[in-house]
Amino acid sequence: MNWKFINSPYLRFLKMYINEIFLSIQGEGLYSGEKMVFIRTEYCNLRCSWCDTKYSFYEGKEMSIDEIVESARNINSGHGASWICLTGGEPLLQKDISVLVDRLSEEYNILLETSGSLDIGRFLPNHVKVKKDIDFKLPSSGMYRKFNDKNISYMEEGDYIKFVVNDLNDFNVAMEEIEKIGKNVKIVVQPVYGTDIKMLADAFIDKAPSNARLMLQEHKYIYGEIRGV
Ligand SMILES: C[S@@+](CC[C@H](N)C(=O)[O-])C[C@H]1O[C@@H](n2cnc3c(N)ncnc32)[C@H](O)[C@@H]1O
Ligand SMILES: Nc1nc2[nH]cc(C(=O)O)c2c(=O)[nH]1
Ligand code: SF4
Ligand SMILES: [Mg+2]
Repeated sequence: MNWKFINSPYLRFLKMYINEIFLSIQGEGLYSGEKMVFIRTEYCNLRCSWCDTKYSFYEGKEMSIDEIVESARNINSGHGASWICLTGGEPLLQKDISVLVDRLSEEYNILLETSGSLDIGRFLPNHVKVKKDIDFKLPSSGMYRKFNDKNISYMEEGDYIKFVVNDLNDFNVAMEEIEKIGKNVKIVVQPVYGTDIKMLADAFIDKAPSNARLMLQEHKYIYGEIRGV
């Protein structure tokens, strides 16, 4: 996207479906603790059994790219967050996501949360502008084997793969998949909220490789299981 276009009046006419926009502390993954504006898109192509944002499947409103940028700016006014987290639902399903990324990357660092099921290079050709949190869905999600292997080839410094684990079977499958992926990729193992974290911590100490870290969903320990935080 060239500079003239991303600053053009046409951004008023490009629409996306947005579920919610809010300011919070990143609670997941390698950028945990960073103050971020979250932009959550509507729709998802998967249906993970334990998904904590099922409300994003159907609830949303149409907003132009100008309105999204303006809304993020207003929410962040006086707070100085330097990051935007694009999440959902599945952000890659929005047809103009690359235009939004071009526009936001003029002002912010961007973290993309994606399910790993869609070809990132195809849906977001300008993905080099974002840090990527790419999920690898495990058996308990009901979405196992949806991972698109091409996504590994798009990974760069600062990107990571996240395995959300609900039980020991998920954990063991994760260990096998991590071994296949190799040592050069950063890995986050994240327990499903409410599951037995001590058991998973013991298993992690026992078996996890050095490129993996176990991380909890911080925002739920701060605020509980409510939306928009
Ligand atoms: C709601 S999803 C949205 C982005 C994208 N659809 C994905 O799955 O990565 C954001 C992150 O929350 C994780 N997640 C969803 N429900 C969870 C739960 N109950 N416990 C732990 N992590 C969860 C997902 O696995 C994903 O890493
Ligand atoms: N604080 C906070 N951190 C998050 N990291 C990933 C989130 C998500 O729902 O994608 C999320 C969220 O909803 N809130
Ligand atoms: S892919 Fe993400 S948003 Fe979609 S159902 Fe799974 S966790 Fe929820
Ligand atoms: Mg993700």
